[in-house]
Amino acid sequence: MARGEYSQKHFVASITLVTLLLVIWAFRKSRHGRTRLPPGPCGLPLLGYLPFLGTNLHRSFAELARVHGPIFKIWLGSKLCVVLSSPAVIKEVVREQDRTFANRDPTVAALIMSHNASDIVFAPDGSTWRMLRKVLVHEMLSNRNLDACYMFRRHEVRKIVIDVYSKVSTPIDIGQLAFLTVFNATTSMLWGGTPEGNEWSISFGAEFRAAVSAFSVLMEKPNISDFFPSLARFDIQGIEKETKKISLWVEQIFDSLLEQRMEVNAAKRMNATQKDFVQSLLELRDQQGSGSSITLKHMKSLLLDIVAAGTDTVSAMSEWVMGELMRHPKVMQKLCEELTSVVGLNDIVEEFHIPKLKYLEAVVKETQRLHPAAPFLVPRSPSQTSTVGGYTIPKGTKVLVNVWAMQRDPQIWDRPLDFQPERFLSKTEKVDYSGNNFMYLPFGSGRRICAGLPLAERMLTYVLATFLHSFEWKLPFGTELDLSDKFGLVTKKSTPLVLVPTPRFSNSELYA
Ligand code: HEM
Repeated sequence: MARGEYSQKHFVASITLVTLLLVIWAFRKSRHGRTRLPPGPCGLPLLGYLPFLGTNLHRSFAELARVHGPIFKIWLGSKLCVVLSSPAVIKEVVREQDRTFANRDPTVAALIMSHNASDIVFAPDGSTWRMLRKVLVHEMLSNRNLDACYMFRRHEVRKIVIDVYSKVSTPIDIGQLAFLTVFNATTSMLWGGTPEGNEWSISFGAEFRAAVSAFSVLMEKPNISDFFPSLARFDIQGIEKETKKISLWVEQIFDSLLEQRMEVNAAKRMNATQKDFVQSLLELRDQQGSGSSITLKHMKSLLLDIVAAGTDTVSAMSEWVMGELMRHPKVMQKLCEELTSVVGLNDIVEEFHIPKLKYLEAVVKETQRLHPAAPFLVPRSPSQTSTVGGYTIPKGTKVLVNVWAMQRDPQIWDRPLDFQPERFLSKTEKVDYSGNNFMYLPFGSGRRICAGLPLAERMLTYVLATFLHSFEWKLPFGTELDLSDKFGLVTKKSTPLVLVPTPRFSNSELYA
């Protein structure tokens, strides 16, 4: 193509783009001109507040709330977002108008990975979401089922203890260790009952882990298509294309898993005492017969939800707890004393010990207050225009609940930046994860509250109790503790926590 012709085309394309953006802006202004939207910071025409955002959104939005109040609006491109950060306005959304605000606002990448929102996390409030949530909460994560698959979790956690024992006195990256433990325990519960042996499971697990990591990276990338939905068809950064590739990869992995398991079932080679989640799902589908509402596509979405929503969150929280314990040696000492008294130094931690570990429970709660894994929960979106705190929230707005800011608010919490697990041991005021106390919502609230809560609680405390009871952990000589964070779908430490373990048990058989 001649150079002049190229420049002309380039010029026409640029003019078209700018005109399109101006039309969107004018339309947006006229549409919202007469409604009483919440106050908020001024941005630039078209781009809104995007150029001023920075990277640590939970902190920037806490600052903006100090200026504009507990409910403020912010334009990110052509997307209207409303940020909530006080118990009163949050209660209006997640309790009083829970039904209206029960939809999500998935990004382009989330829509692709969730097969157009046919999973639990992103499906709109409706029959598919209800059916999937019921299967997960009442079938797969029922107390009975979680007890039944404890052996899968235990097996993986013990393997990690043995591995750490082989590395005593050397520095270990706690985030990686926790991720591997939680990932292996989770996938083992999902399909660990495979009779095809460990090797198949290991190579399958490694491939799946790579796919899930690639998926997390894409989910966290800011995407122009999300800020300017009218430009989504151009997929300017190629995120849509890339996500489709990963989605296909995950799909193929799951297809091979399910096909293999169906073959095993047809040949009746499955060991009934080792029923994993895949087996439970296939049996459920068979029981429902030809009119079954749960399809293979639903099963794949469910499996991906469990891994994607459950591994990064639990492992990031484990790392935060270990970090806070390093900063607070007295808390660490008290916790070790509790473990010694409840479990004993001649025994290993089992899940049945967990309900007795009250101080550990308080330490975990206090850590989730200061470092909630999902600082904005999972954004919600109203299915119709509504009013919150006296302001109009138009249908389709992205609603972010800044629990990070609320859980550190000095007007709500006494000495909020101090790490005081004791505040969760009060006999008079019990603060739990149920989402009924609107000043403390690390797992969300209302109908969209975390569907994996029972598993999250069990795994987090079991993994931490095991790490802390089996080893004494110290910072490597000469290093400093850094507890700064990095915003993301799951907010993690900005630098890895590296610690050196030494055995706590004198009986080496407890590490076998
Ligand atoms: C420490 C660990 C975890 C934390 C802090 C956490 C936190 C959350 C939060 C804040 C939400 C959004 C709630 C809302 O919008 O109100 C959520 C949703 C969800 N979580 Fe978790 N989660 C954890 C572990 C898990 C695990 C282990 C699973 C899997 C079994 C899981 C599955 C889900 C699902 C499926 C949803 C979507 C629920 C819905 O939209 O109906 N989570 N989680």
